[in-house]
Amino acid sequence: MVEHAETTENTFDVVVIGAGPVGENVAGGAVKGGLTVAIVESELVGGECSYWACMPTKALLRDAAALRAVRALPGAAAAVTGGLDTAAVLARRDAFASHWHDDGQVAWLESAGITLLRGVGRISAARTVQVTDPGGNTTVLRARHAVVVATGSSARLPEIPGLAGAAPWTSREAAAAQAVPGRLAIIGGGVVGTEMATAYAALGSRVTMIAREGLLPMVEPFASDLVAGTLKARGVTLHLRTEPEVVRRDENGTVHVTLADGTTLDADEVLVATGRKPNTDDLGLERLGLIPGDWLHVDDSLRVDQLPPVVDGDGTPAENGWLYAAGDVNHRALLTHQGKYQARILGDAIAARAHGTPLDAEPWGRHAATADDHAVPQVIFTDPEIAAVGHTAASAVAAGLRIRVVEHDLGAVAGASLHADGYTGRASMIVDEDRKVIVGFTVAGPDVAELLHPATIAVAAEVPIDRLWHAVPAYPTISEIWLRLLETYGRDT
Ligand SMILES: Cc1cc2nc3c(=O)[nH]c(=O)nc-3n(C[C@H](O)[C@H](O)[C@H](O)COP(=O)(O)OP(=O)(O)OC[C@H]3O[C@@H](n4cnc5c(N)ncnc54)[C@H](O)[C@@H]3O)c2cc1C
Ligand SMILES: NC(=O)c1ccc[n+]([C@@H]2O[C@H](COP(=O)([O-])OP(=O)(O)OC[C@H]3O[C@@H](n4cnc5c(N)ncnc54)[C@H](O)[C@@H]3O)[C@@H](O)[C@H]2O)c1
Repeated sequence: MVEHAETTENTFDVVVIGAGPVGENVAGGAVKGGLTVAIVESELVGGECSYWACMPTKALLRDAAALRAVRALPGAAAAVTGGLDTAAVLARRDAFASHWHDDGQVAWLESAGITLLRGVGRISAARTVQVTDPGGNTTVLRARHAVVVATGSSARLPEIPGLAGAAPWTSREAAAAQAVPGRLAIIGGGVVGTEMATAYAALGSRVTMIAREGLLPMVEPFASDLVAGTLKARGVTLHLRTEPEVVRRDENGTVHVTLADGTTLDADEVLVATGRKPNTDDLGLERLGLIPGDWLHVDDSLRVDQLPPVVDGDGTPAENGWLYAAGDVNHRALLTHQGKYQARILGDAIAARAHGTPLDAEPWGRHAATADDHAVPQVIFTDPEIAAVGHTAASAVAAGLRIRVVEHDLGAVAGASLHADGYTGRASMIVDEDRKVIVGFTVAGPDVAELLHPATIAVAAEVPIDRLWHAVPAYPTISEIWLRLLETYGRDT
């Protein structure tokens, strides 16, 4: 029981719940729009991305990638006399996670004029958020214009008998581990599973993956095949199109996994990388007639569009649209850069509504997150890297588009062969044949991450194929893949 608990009340234009990358950007945008903002955070300001996701995982992967790059050049390889220094890799990772302290991000909030409240935020009524701090004191925040939910997502644990009791790793433990397990079993072959298999195999773990739908089912098959080939070559054991039936950790600490196909395997740690769930369990959604634990569905201005006609029994009409959701929690695209894009649009939309300025909410307008539906870029930092934007061939067909798919060998491009001996990679371009624009691009190969943005520009700007012939890639760069893809596509005669 908490003694001397106090309740205070404050009013702001905007209240943001969750100070991950998305909440921070919403708050920053709203302040720039002339609004007062309070932000509520229950853990670390900076969220999953800074401490347990993007930054530390990419730090775990980077040294091995640099070493591979050097080893692909005979002269440079001669200078490499040892393997990875695991302690140095982990120490650099620690630095990129700011040693799990958020002082730097808190200082930024202060400098931007944003009020931080530490504690758990719950919506207690329309436009009202109750914050409970670790001491049990509560603060009631009232929002004149908007409450923004930016509470992100957490690892989803599948209901496999014995799994919860086996002290499994989630992406958090994999990102923050202070030692490399001798044997690591990974359940799930998505982005987290494949990136962490790549990282831990390079750091010396004997890795086994169990992937129900195969590896990276959402990318072009040529890209996932290249990653599967490299993982196998690095000694990773792949159990594809099967799943664990039972998991058990014995008294010696060894984890035993029994698969549906009867195989059994042992490991020192088991990482569960089977997708995410929204952080909406304990947010007070039931008070709004919404379902706790569900993703929050939003319109293109990021406003929650499922509020029933009347909320919280006080008669406040939902039409006044005070509730927004951005980032992972709305399930549009579980990526930091895309959540921050939503944050910029949402911040502008709230400011416009607050100032009575008409919204530019048509597709591709200032207040519409249209790119979420057409031009989401992603880099998967496996070996090889996969960089993709927009549709795959499969998703374009499923969307009813009449497409032509053009593929080309990336290793055959002069810049790629210069970049590394034995450079292996592939690229594809998806052309909407009715509009003659590119609607998707995927490239897989070493160091292709920085190739992605021209493709994102082409897809978002809907650059006509005819005009792309005038965008000349410099020689000899890997970007000449663009020319090869255009040549393969051909010109109308
Ligand atoms: C292992 C891993 C690697 C990833 N790598 C990449 C990558 O390389 N590139 C990329 O673009 N994306 C990557 N992602 C995805 C990326 O981490 C997320 O898309 C991003 O963190 C979403 O940001 P967010 O602000 O919506 O949520 P979060 O980062 O989850 O932040 C939400 C914040 O809200 C707080 N919060 C939750 N509930 C409450 C409450 N009731 N009251 C107060 N505070 C609350 C949380 O403590 C948290 O700080 C990765 C994800 C994982 C798991
Ligand atoms: N580089 C990046 O951009 C990056 C890196 C990591 C994560 N992320 C983001 O984080 C999100 C979560 O990643 P994730 O890998 O956890 O999810 P995911 O949805 O990408 O993959 C989960 C995989 O686990 C499999 N699976 C589910 N249940 C299973 C079971 N019981 N047994 C075996 N396999 C099972 C699914 O078939 C699926 O392929 C992604 O949406 C991604 O956008 C991005």
